[in-house]
Amino acid sequence: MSRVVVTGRIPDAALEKLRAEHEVDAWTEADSIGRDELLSRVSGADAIVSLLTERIDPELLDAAGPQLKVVANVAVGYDNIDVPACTERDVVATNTPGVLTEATADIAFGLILMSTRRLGEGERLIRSGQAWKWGMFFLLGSGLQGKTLGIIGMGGIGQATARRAKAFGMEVVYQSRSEIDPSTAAELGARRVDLDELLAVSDVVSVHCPYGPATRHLIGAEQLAAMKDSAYLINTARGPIVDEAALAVALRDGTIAGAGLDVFENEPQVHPDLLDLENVALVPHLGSATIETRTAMATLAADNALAVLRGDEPPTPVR
Ligand SMILES: O=CC(=O)O
Repeated sequence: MSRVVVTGRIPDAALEKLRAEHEVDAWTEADSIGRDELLSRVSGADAIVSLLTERIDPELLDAAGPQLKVVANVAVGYDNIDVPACTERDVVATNTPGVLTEATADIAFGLILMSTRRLGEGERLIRSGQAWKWGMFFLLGSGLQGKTLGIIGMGGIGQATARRAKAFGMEVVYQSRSEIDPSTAAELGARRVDLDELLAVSDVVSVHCPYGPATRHLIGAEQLAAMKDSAYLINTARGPIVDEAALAVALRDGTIAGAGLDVFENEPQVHPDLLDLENVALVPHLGSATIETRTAMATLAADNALAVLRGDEPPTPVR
């Protein structure tokens, strides 16, 4: 029996899988685990099942000890994990790709609709108790049919968002490190372009790339200025990919028409200037937040941890 530390609340189905084979020490409070508590709990762990809110760095890996074999993140993004530090210590890091693709694309598309059709503004207006009535020019937004969606990062979530865009009658262009499978590109009618072209031609730009040093502030003042003034920016990937202060200025000055954000640069803080703007839809990191998806993510993370503890190749290691 090995010792598995789970750093936050996860669905029972996954906990039960872990408990069937190992001794499990799971943090079960609604509030996230404090750093000091985490550092003391991981001591002696053979496996850590981590949430994206926990920083897995050299300090934590050393606090765990040399017997640690695996860090199984319950997230597709793993910017909270220092992967080279894991590799140096022979610790396998894993993530949960695939199982949250559709749920996250749904939220990306939800934000596209919220921002282009001004749904948040409408909701706030009704709840404010102010008088309103239907009018020819009341809360007019921007339609999607025939418009162009520019996808930055055409992995699984980018492709699933493109599929939704196609159903809404949109054209799709994308920027990605690699060309996607030609049959998928043909099915989506998606054209690969460079970032400059994508920013210039898109009516909606949606960010789906991983976060790391190469993508920090990939979208800043210069890129926002390169977008159409009628365009919208959507981010469901990671907050720091977008320079939030520059975005607030661009939204206030009319450099772009609007934005929809599920992730923030200093989560859970939101840049105060964004809170005062009507033309940005703000939701609290809900990309994968469905019962089905969170259960699938936690179960996949448990399978990853169990596989490594058995001496097998885990289903979804980070490469
Ligand atoms: O943000 C959520 C994830 O990376 O899974």
